[in-house]
Amino acid sequence: MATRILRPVTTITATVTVDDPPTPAATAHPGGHTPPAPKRADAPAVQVRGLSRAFGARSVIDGLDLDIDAGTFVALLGRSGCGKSTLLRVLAGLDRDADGQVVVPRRRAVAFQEPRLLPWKRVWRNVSLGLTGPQPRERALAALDEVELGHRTTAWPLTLSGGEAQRAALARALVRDPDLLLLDEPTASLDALTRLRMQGLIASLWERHAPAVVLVTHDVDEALALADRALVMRDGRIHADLPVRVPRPRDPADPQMSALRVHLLDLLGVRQH
Ligand SMILES: Nc1ncnc2c1ncn2[C@@H]1O[C@H](COP(=O)(O)OP(=O)(O)OP(=O)(O)O)[C@@H](O)[C@H]1O
Repeated sequence: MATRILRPVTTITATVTVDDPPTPAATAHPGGHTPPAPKRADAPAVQVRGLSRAFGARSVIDGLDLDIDAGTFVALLGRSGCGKSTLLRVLAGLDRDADGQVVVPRRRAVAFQEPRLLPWKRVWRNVSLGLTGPQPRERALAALDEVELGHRTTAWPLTLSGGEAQRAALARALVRDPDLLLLDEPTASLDALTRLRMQGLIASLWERHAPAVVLVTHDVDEALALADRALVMRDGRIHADLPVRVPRPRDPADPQMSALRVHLLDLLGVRQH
């Protein structure tokens, strides 16, 4: 394949070449639904080749390959410490000490388990922080509306509930109109009901805005409710890639979902009795 640099693409490591990413429309979608149309037809897929990352002598990512089509929702699972957040940080461009080839869309946004809001800035200012382009305030307010925080735009972050703060963090990611949305356990610290609400919100935002999503989660049910593919990381690589071919909205009681759950738990090394 001819090597060329694609404009909307960021290549994270300095020494690598950029190949043509797969055309989104050319790849059959694994889910039983029609995926949302990517916002930009030229939005590239994520391509990772031979990615390695070590901390001192300890190798955490070791020759990892990964492709994600535009608009695809991927859940990333694996045992604690297997390198999920490290991979997410590399994809986000927050860790530049990895080796290998990484191609990601230039427009990408991250939300972490802790919302990381600046306490001295009002909610809408947290969302608009660093925004370029016209009408940052209006765009921040619209994003806050979308995450159902229209009534808390001028609040101070410390007065928000955990779920509200998480939604503010999601608005901050969303307002950047990302082609790639990276979510690191965004529901892990929420109570069960708030978590379900947040999952519903993530699903509807994905359907409306159509970014590719990488969601790091320990929650098998969350992965199966939301994702087109459930990836299991082990030994520094993608050990398993499980397509979730169940139409949305998904019923956890659907026998297909139960079978996938057993399979995924098995891949994670959790035996059920
Ligand atoms: N900056 C760092 N310096 C040294 N070691 C690190 C650093 N960041 C991560 N590690 C180590 O790399 C390994 C992978 O960490 P990472 O946070 O990616 O795991 P994870 O799969 O996301 O774990 P968890 O599910 O518990 O959040 C861990 O052993 C961690 O201690």
